[in-house]
Amino acid sequence: MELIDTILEKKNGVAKITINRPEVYNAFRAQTIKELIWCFREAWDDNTVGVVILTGTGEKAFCTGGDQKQKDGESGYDGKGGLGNGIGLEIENLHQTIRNIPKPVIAAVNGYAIGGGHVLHVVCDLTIAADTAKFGQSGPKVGSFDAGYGSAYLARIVGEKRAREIWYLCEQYSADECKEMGLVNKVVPLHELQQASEDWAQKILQKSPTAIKMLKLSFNADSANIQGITQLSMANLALFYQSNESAEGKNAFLEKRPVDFSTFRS
Ligand SMILES: CC(C)(COP(=O)(O)OP(=O)(O)OC[C@H]1O[C@@H](n2cnc3c(N)ncnc32)[C@H](O)[C@@H]1OP(=O)(O)O)[C@@H](O)C(=O)NCCC(=O)NCCSC(=O)c1cc(O)c2ccccc2c1O
Repeated sequence: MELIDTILEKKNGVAKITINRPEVYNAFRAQTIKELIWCFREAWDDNTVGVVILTGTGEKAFCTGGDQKQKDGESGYDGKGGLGNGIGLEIENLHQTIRNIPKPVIAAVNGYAIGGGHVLHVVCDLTIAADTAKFGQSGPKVGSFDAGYGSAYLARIVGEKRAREIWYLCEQYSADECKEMGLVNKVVPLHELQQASEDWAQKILQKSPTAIKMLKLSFNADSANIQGITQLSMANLALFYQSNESAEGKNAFLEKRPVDFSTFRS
């Protein structure tokens, strides 16, 4: 596959996957998600690879979620439905691939991890963050939601009250605050991030790959029911993206104006 939005590098047992759209703070479109799934499968298929690192290009952002400039009111994102369950993005497939690949995935968060970009680090096995990184959900601000792994699995990590706070208030949290919540494993200066992630990958590579694989599958089994919740959530999201309410969130972001959801209360 020709990679346009992502970079895949393999070295010393580690596959490093980089989201490479810095002009939109590494927001993803349908093409990006297709490439990410392909990259993870490449890493899965390659017996020389034992650990995957997921990161973003530049110093500003890890990933800021769905590309709001490529979202239209009728079909969600630019993929025109299909495998994206109507939202035009195979995001559900990507989350499942990150969970199912039997090798640890480390998110190296180099800046903003917002919206669908935040959910990406949530579904990774481990998160190492730059001290400059900022984390948060923004769906309710821009007319979107992730009622699957992004909420139910997040609640398992940080607890119900915190998860509700993160989603209902849509505030941003520092790397240190996230470490305090158990949402981030380690915080390092930005210039040490890639090395710190590589160091952890090398430590994992010294361990029994079968033991690591069984542990990952076991951790996953306990939260596997969330996959069903995700399917339900994505089907609902496809319908929500056709609404004026969702369009108001997206348009306010693109027009750089305050959002007004007041007429949609029910
Ligand atoms: C991340 C920010 C808080 C940064 O703010 P800052 O002021 O520092 O920078 P700018 O706002 O000026 O951004 C710089 C530049 O990047 C463009 N950009 C940033 N993010 C996006 C984006 N997501 N899409 C498109 N473009 C983006 C921005 O427009 C600027 O370019 P200019 O050319 O205009 O100068 C701030 O940028 C921010 O809040 N970004 C939006 C974050 C967001 O709301 N993301 C989408 C949430 S919804 C989502 O991600 C989502 C996706 C899914 O696929 C889902 C699937 C299933 C369920 C749920 C999903 C979901 O919730």
